[in-house]
Amino acid sequence: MIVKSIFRSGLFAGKSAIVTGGGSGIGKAITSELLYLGCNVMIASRKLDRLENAANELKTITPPGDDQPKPKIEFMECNIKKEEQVHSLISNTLDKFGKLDFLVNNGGGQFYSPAKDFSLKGWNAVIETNLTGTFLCCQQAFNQYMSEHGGVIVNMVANMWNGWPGMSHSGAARAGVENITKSLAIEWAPAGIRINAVAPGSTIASQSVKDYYKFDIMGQQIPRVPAKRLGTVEEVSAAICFLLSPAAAFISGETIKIDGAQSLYTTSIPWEVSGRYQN
Ligand SMILES: CCCCCCCCC/C=C/C(=O)SCCNC(=O)CCNC(=O)[C@H](O)C(C)(C)COP(=O)(O)OP(=O)(O)OC[C@H]1O[C@@H](n2cnc3c(N)ncnc32)[C@H](O)[C@@H]1OP(=O)(O)O
Ligand SMILES: NC(=O)C1=CN([C@@H]2O[C@H](COP(=O)(O)OP(=O)(O)OC[C@H]3O[C@@H](n4cnc5c(N)ncnc54)[C@H](OP(=O)(O)O)[C@@H]3O)[C@@H](O)[C@H]2O)C=CC1
Repeated sequence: MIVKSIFRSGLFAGKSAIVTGGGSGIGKAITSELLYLGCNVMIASRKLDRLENAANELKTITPPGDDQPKPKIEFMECNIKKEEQVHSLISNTLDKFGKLDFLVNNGGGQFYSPAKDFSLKGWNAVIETNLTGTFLCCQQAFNQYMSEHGGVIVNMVANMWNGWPGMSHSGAARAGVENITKSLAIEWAPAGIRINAVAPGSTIASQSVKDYYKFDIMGQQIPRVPAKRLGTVEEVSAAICFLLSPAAAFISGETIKIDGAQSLYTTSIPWEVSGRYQN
């Protein structure tokens, strides 16, 4: 993996980060950029083999320059839905790196379904993954370390600003994450913590999206994006590194959209609503 970053080499030297879902897609791009900037990174998610492969690939990344210390990458299994596993994620990271400066809550996902067809189990799985999981990571990071030392958190949301038909469980969860981002920005400001979110459009052509959404969901969206192109995982990573950096020192409780103005221009689905309810 070749890392390109517009940020100064060594910007995050000696810092420590957790990236949930750091073994794939956007999370892997964030992890690689953080390593390039000198930050030690713990990646965590459900699939250990995916994490191990990513860690083996990314461990060769070194900040340019002879005087830069080589950052470390560690990985561990953690289902963010499970409080005890999140507790272990934070405590193990502190054992490995001695500190936790940054938390990137990137882990998440959903499945497409008309609302009428959700089982309660399916609804709960998506709420627990995206909303509860993100909250648990924030809470454990605060309680175990950041309450005493400060830190920076970035949460992941999505283009759900006008609803998210077909993904209404995820839209509700992400809207919840946007709101706790604001609440915690206020509650935790006295502890020296900043917390923000990023909202990629449904246009980031990560490998998972290509694998999971079998139809050409990405290609169909290009005419609906004013920038007339898809976004990249690196463009999401750059926005997250900006929010983590001192350049964003007075930004908290904010959500940055990364969507080429898609959400201002059109809806979050690439098809028309039919005249009559059929499905
Ligand atoms: C509008 C679009 C335009 C726009 C489309 C453009 C999309 C791009 C924008 C977004 C991109 C991304 O988010 S990229 C990331 C994409 N990748 C993903 O989302 C990964 C796919 N999903 C998952 O990993 C998971 O299923 C996830 C949803 C997170 C929940 O995981 P869990 O392990 O907690 O739960 P599971 O055991 O898998 O499933 C629990 C229950 O959920 C339900 N369930 C799970 N998968 C299901 C499925 N495919 N269809 C129906 N129901 C399902 C079942 O009831 C399951 O119970 P049982 O029946 O008993 O099993
Ligand atoms: N690509 C896009 O266009 C958009 C993506 N997003 C969001 O950005 C994030 C990254 O997406 P992307 O890189 O595209 O897709 P990926 O599927 O590659 O990333 C999702 C990551 O989340 C991890 N994850 C899922 N559930 C859990 C869980 N319960 N506990 C811990 N980790 C979990 C997965 O790892 P594992 O399977 O090993 O657990 C995976 O690494 C997701 O939250 C996604 O919903 C939002 C808007 C648009």
